[in-house]
Amino acid sequence: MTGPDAPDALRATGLGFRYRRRGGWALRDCEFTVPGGRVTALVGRNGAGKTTLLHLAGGLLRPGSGELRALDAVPGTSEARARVALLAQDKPLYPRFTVADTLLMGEKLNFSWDRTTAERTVREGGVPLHARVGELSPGRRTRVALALALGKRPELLLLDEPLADLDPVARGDIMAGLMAEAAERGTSIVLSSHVLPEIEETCDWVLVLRDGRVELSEDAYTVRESHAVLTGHADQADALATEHTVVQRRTAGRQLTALIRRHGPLHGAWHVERPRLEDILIGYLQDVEPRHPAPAERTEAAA
Ligand SMILES: Nc1ncnc2c1ncn2[C@@H]1O[C@H](COP(=O)(O)OP(=O)(O)OP(=O)(O)O)[C@@H](O)[C@H]1O
Repeated sequence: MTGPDAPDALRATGLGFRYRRRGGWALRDCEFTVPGGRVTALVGRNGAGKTTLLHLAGGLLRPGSGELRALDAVPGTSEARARVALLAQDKPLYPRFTVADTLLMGEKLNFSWDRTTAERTVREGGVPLHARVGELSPGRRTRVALALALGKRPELLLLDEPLADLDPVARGDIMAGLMAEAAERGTSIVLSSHVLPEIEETCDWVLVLRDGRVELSEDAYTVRESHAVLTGHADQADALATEHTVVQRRTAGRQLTALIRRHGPLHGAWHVERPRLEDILIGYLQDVEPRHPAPAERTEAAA
């Protein structure tokens, strides 16, 4: 379902999770909403918490604190399981099953199984139906796992770095297929990926995690429009930081280059360029001293 009545794909309030009772927090105080019908890029450095979040959304883990809803349902309940599909990074499949057996299992386990879509997904990758899953290359196993996820006809598809072991042609084909799925059926897709150029072309929402906290959850167009790269004399740095959020900055001699989030008109003598989404995301992922003010505080203050 799309449109104003569509449920949010994901909604988190005060969400936290740690793997061991006394261990560190893999996710902490996460507050965000991903609207329904979006293709969302889930971005963060290694260990930022992407897999943990997807496992919580897919019902494989339960929150340690706060709440997470997937399509308004509690992940892991039968209601959520019927509507949400997770393609996990380790793609658990039965190695002794043939591809055909695997798809048949999908059909038996899912009420609204779409055999045509499932078979097309494997056929387009040249995966033989009679081959044993354990003998397939990792990329072809990914195809089979994706076929299982798509055959379920999910309203929300969670993909944990799904394309990492696919060749470039297969990556392009699969991304195009996912985009078509999202456009035709309004399927919400949340896709964790380190391949930022791909995200630029395909995703219309970005969710950025950093050390288990949410840095950004926003429409990709708004993110692009609200950021700028400035180059100018470094003595303007302090004034700049009082008016805008400085996401990242670099000084070479007396010249300052800064990626900022704008909060109004720009004052000062700056050369202004519009960054690519990829560059903005890298800016948020890189290690910096705390931003003043932090993006979330700034957004709240502006509201
Ligand atoms: N099974 C586990 N037991 C204990 N700690 C874990 C476990 N899985 C993940 N963690 C920790 O939780 C934090 C978040 O890990 P997570 O795998 O969610 O990050 P990620 O963003 O998916 O990383 P990557 O990009 O490397 O896949 C990390 O500090 C990680 O070490």
